[in-house]
Amino acid sequence: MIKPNHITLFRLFLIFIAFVSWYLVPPQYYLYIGVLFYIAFLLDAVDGWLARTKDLKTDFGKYFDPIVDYIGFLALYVISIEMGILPIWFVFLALTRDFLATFARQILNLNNIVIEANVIAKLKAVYIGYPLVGLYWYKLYGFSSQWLFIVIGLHILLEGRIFGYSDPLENRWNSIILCFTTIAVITLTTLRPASESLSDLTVLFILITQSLIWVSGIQYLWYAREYIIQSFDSN
Ligand SMILES: O=P(O)(O)OC[C@H](O)CO
Repeated sequence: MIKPNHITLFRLFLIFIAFVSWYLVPPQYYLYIGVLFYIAFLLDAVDGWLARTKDLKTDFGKYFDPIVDYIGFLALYVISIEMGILPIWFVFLALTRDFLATFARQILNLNNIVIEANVIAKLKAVYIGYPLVGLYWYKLYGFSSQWLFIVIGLHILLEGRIFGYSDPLENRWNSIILCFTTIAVITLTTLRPASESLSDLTVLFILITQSLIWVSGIQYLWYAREYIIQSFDSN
């Protein structure tokens, strides 16, 4: 029987294959490296869905799943920096938040509390993974930014309906972010020709993801605040 942790482990394997391949294979195969990352992110929805619907949630999974996400994002951040898609400060901020979220988890764990990813953190994972693969393809192949956005936006909407976002709060936030992004992308792509809008799309990506990154990160720290203060002052 396939368990969520097996899928998470397989995602880690895919991420390593994709990352190492980027340095080893000729550029004509770069499209498929994006596909591997896309599948690894898609399987993130599948393992969570399996854990929730088949009652297979484990404490191990609650720690393992975010760490594999962090490794997947880091792999794509490194590639994006090498390709001039993302500025390096984006990665500093994203990793700082991830270290702080891990710190909050550790402090809570010292107090025998294991927490799941919060709603905004789950959405953050979705809004980093797929759009970043989209920006990667856009940079490589100059796909129409409008089409990429429509495909990825529909994917996020459908994924939410099929695999998760069953939580009404999660659904609501997903709809709000998608509406905002739709308006922003339509405005950007009608005000400027698509070929010049890459940096605008990157700015949009950074704005949306950094907001989700920090709102969700601060939620973890806020949740753990009493334990952090107690531990800080204790001998
Ligand atoms: O932000 P975190 O550390 O809770 O991670 C969230 C996960 O990546 C969601 O799958």
